[in-house]
Amino acid sequence: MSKSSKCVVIGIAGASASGKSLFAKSVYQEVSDEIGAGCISVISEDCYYKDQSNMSMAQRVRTNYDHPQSMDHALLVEHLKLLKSGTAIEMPQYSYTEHTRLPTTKHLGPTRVILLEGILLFTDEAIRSQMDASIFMDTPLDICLARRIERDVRERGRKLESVLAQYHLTVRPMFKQFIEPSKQYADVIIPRGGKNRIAIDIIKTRIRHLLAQSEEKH
Ligand SMILES: Nc1ncnc2c1ncn2[C@@H]1O[C@H](COP(=O)(O)OP(=O)(O)O)[C@@H](O)[C@H]1O
Ligand SMILES: Nc1ccn([C@@H]2O[C@H](COP(=O)(O)O)[C@@H](O)[C@H]2O)c(=O)n1
Repeated sequence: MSKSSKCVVIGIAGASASGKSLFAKSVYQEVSDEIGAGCISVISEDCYYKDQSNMSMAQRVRTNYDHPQSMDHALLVEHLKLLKSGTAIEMPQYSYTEHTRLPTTKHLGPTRVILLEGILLFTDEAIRSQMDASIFMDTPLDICLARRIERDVRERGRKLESVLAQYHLTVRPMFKQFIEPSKQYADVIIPRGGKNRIAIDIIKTRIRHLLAQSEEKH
C-alpha cells in the first residue's frame, strides 16, 4: 500500500461469542481472493487488553475483562493511525490462559482494508472515528453463552463452572451496561452470527465501493 492511498477500516462489534471473529474471517478470506491476501488484515481488540505481566495470577483472574477500562484503547488508536499513514506496527499478542500479553508481538504492515473486531470498540469515540463502516453482530445472548462455553472450554483452557461464574459476574452485566447500548453506533446490525451469507455479501460490496472511492481520489 502506498503512503498516500486510503485504508478502509470496518469495525465489527457485538457480544462475546456473537460471531465477530467468524464473520471477520469469512470476509477476510473472500476479499483476499479478490484483492490479494497482503491487502487485507484482521485486528482483534483482544490483542489490546492492558498488559498485566506485573500482576500476580490471583490478581489477573479478578480483572473485569468486559469493562472498557480493561482495554488499552489508546494504543489501538495509535496503531490504527500508524497503519493508515502507511507505517507498520508491532501488534501485541494476547494469552487467555495467562490473562496478559505475550512477550512477543506480530509485525503487521499497512493494508488497504482492516477488519477490526471486538466487544467494546463502539464504546470509544476515538476508535469509532477511525472506522469507515460499523457492524454489530446481534446474536441472542443465550446462543452466545452456549457458543462461549464450548469455545472457552475447547480453546481458552476454561472449566464450565468458571465460564458460568464469569458470565454472571461480568460478561452479561457489562454487555447490558456498555456493549448493547453501543449498538446505536452501528451502520448495519447483523442477526444470526458469523455465517450470515447475505450480510457477508453486503459488507464485501461496501468494501469494494470504499476501495473504488479511495482510488478515484488518488
Ligand atoms: N452462525 C454460526 N453458526 C454456528 N456457529 C457459529 C456461528 N457463528 C459463530 N459460531 C461459533 O461460535 C463460536 C464463537 O464465535 P466467534 O466468531 O469466535 O465469536 P466472537 O468473535 O464474537 O467472540 C465459535 O466457535 C464459532 O465457530
Ligand atoms: N483474560 C481474558 C480476557 C478476555 N476474556 C473474555 O474474552 C471476551 C472477549 O473476547 P471474544 O473473542 O469473546 O469477543 C470477553 O467477554 C472477556 O470476558 C477472558 O475471559 N479472559
